[in-house]
Amino acid sequence: MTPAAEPTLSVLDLRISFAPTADSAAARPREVVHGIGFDLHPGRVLALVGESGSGKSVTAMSVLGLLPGTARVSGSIRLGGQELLGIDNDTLRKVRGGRVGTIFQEPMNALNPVFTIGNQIAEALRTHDRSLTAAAAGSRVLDLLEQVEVRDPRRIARSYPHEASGGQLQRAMIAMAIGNDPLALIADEPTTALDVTVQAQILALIGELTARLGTSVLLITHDMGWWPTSPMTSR
Ligand SMILES: Nc1ncnc2c1ncn2[C@@H]1O[C@H](COP(=O)(O)OP(=O)(O)OP(=O)(O)O)[C@@H](O)[C@H]1O
Repeated sequence: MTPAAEPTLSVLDLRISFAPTADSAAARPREVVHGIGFDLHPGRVLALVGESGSGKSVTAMSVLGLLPGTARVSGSIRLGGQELLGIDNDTLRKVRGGRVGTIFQEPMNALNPVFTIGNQIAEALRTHDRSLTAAAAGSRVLDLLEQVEVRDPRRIARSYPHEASGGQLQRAMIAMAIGNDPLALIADEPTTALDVTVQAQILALIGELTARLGTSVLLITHDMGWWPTSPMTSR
């Protein structure tokens, strides 16, 4: 497969270190990511594989601008040609959930228990497009739930998180993640909390959506078991 000319996300010489905390014995910052680089291309999945503690999640958090104040980040993170390192918080908020969608390990933790799933997807859409009417958001929610192949989109949209299965919740999170037509998706261990059979379905869905929507995906996993033989991984 020929890679597209322009990467959607380009990470270059990324270094992340944490300042010592008051109760730590260390006197100097501890570097946990040592100059990594990669490019994400449209319609492709890039798997970031490594053992626990190797810095996968902090790499993802740095792209999202979600590292704590004790973190020092250097290098370059370009999304759609725009440098993200050093940009202001308002711009970063627009990037999160807008130009970059996220899928995390525990869909239950990412959703609010007191709102329906449909409401929460609609809210994510309206956060990034204030001109969207409630009716338009509602029909887009159903369309998104269809795209992620939930069996009864209307019922799931009306359900509260505790009324849905883990697999349905993760599909709803993927619907939310693709809702604003992101350039890139970051999926941090998206199947760890799911049953084995559902894990394969969710990975297949992410692969299928990537190809169909032309988005690019950074898939973070410590599970070397399915990589690199999985047909969905490009690299
Ligand atoms: N807020 C923080 N303050 C200080 N050190 C941190 C912080 N967050 C992460 N680290 C350290 O950074 C290193 C990388 O952590 P990270 O969570 O990115 O690993 P990981 O590869 O995602 O692991 P896992 O597969 O277990 O999730 C670890 O040594 C961790 O202790």
